[in-house]
Amino acid sequence: MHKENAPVSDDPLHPHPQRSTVSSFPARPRILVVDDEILILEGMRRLLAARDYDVTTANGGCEALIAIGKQQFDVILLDLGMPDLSGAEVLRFVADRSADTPVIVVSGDSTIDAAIRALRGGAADFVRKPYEPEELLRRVDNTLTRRRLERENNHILQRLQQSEKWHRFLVNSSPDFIYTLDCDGRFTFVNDRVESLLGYTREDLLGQHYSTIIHEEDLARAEHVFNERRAGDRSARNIEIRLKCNPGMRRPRLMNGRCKAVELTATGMYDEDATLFERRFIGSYGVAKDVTERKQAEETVHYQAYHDLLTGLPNRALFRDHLALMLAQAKRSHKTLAVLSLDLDHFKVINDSLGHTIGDELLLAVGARLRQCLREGDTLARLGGDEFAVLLPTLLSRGDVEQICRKIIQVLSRPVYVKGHEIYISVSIGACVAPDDGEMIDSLIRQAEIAMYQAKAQGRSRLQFWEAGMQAPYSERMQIEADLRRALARNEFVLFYQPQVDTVSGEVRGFEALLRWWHPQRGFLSPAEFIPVAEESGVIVPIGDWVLREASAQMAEWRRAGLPQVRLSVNISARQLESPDFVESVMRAVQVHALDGQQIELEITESLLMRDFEANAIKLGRLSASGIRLAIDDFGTGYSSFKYLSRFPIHTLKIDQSFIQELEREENLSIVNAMVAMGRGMNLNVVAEGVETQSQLACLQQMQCHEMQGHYYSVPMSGHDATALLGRHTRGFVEAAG
Ligand SMILES: Nc1nc2c(ncn2[C@@H]2O[C@@H]3COP(=O)(O)O[C@H]4[C@@H](O)[C@H](n5cnc6c(=O)[nH]c(N)nc65)O[C@@H]4COP(=O)(O)O[C@H]3[C@H]2O)c(=O)[nH]1
Repeated sequence: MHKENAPVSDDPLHPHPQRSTVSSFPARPRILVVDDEILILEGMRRLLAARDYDVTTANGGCEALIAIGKQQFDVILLDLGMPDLSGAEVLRFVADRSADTPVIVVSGDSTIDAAIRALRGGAADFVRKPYEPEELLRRVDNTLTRRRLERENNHILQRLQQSEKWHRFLVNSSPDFIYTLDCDGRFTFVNDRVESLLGYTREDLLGQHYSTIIHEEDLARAEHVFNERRAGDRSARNIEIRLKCNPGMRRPRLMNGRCKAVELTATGMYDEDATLFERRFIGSYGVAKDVTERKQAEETVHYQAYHDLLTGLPNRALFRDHLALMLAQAKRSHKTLAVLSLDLDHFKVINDSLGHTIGDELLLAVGARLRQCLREGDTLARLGGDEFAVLLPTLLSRGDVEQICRKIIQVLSRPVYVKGHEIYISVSIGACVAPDDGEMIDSLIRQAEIAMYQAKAQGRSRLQFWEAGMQAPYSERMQIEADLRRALARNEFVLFYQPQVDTVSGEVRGFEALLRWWHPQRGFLSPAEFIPVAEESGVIVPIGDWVLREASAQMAEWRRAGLPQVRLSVNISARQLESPDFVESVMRAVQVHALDGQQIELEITESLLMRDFEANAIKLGRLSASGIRLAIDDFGTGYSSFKYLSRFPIHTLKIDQSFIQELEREENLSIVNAMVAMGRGMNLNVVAEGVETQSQLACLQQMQCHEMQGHYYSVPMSGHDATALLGRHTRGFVEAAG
């Protein structure tokens, strides 16, 4: 019998092409008839040919071997007793050579032994001679049918094996972990992926309960999925679960962590043989997709979306979330909470001058110090740049806020040491309280910020509670700040020049450079509309540099044009003066155009000079040593004592226009008189600012103040007009001089 199955290809993806096609019988079955007796041979040939079989005859054993060697037959009818080569030998040859060709022995030996021998020798059937033609034909038909069925069975089996091998290959090379469980939840199959995923071998897991590999915190959820009894669309899909890696794995590095996040899809398995009504549950199978990397990426994205990457503190989004949560809680428990907005004073100057690395370190140190001042449940966030926010979720009174802010201000007033620099920093804090000041998240944050700007405007390093009415300037301020940052690059600034005139000769002694901004939408803006914002945001430092360079370039142009050498006064802002390379930037502007230092006068307000007395004295001393002049602007408004002022290398006093414009008031008259006298006594040049009328002029002249600036002579004019004024042969305002 032909039981042996055809071998299956080892490579399931490249099966042998012949094996995958169904071999079928030819249209006419081919039959070989072997007998040494010609008459019998011919008789059988006729009989079979009449049935439309394709018959070949072999007269004896040797001829039979030749015929078998030439072609494949579907049935061989074989006589046993042949003189040249016995039927038994032919049978053996057939068995060796073409194993699946059935042989029907047709023999005159009618003993049972002969039949048994033939069948043992591999014959498919045995027919005695003389045969009944119908009987012989029936046997041939039966043999052919049996052979066809066997071949078909073999083919099906072969395909099944193939298919199973393919599926095994697919399951084992799947990037997903695939398993089956029995009814008790024990693994009956796990694919190869389990090894690279969790560090377990198949043997480790087979027979183990699924809970062996489930993260403790996910056991409840896992129980639901791993005990899935539903099948089809209703079964559990994409359930996220953490699987534990083998703690004793051989190559832990491959695992990248102790747990793997997977998405699990599971289905109940039922006994296929049972009837539809009484299906027997036999376990479940599932597919677990490794989503660890995706989870990690999601966590990173989530972290980045909610945290400030420099300090690791919550960012605005997370701060808003916390605030929303705490507001709801506070509402429920009728409690009060506070939102603080904190901004470091002069941080931008430090960042610009010492560099971003030191700026970053400073922010880290500030974050750590702020944290020390807060309690566990408080939220500290960095909203951007040097802006922090604090949420104090439970408060008894505004006094609590004051106390915490006092602590913050005090802690931040201690110097911070970064890479060999001793940095002094202070903080301005704005606060608002919910529900008193409102209960809307964004409004509360904005109100605290508005109050913080107010705190800055009031002199920094202080706390300011939000008050109704603080709103308006804020949004405009934000817009101006954004536009200002672009204005320099877009060349939107221009300098105007207001002459300072010697009233005796009428000659122009100098000009004050006054900044103007051609705003693309708002048009011409005066300094009052943007200098405070520029100052606050630090943009004034590069802008101030530009003013110095532009003013110096104008001076150089006048010199080249052969115009009289006059003085040019430039306003200096607080941030500029505080900037560590202030002295160098002034020198650079002067030196680039080879100007005489005497031609440049820096206007610094009285109050600014007094703010950081010692440091300013050093800087201005250095500038004065190279000839640069110093003017005290808005003199009279700062109430500073002459004793201190005398420590600075001052050349000019500019009497503030507020005194001049109300000169008719008795008290102003005496103050201005005293200031002019003091200035002259100290041998200083005294300039009255904001002179508008003939009477003011006359009054000032009487006081021996002979240099004036104001609308009486001229409003600030363009560089072109200033050049024209200088070029007049009268050199200014001789006709107007009184
Ligand atoms: N009512 C009246 N006003 C007169 C008269 N004469 C002059 N003024 C105005 O008085 C201001 C004098 O400048 P300031 O006291 O230095 O005050 C300046 C100065 O503190 C600041 N500023 C202007 N340019 C710059 C700059 O380049 N850098 C810095 N940091 N500040 C600047 O802006 C302030 C305002 O500048 P401006 O609007 O140009 O206003 C100028 C000028 O136009 C007058 O007779 N009557």
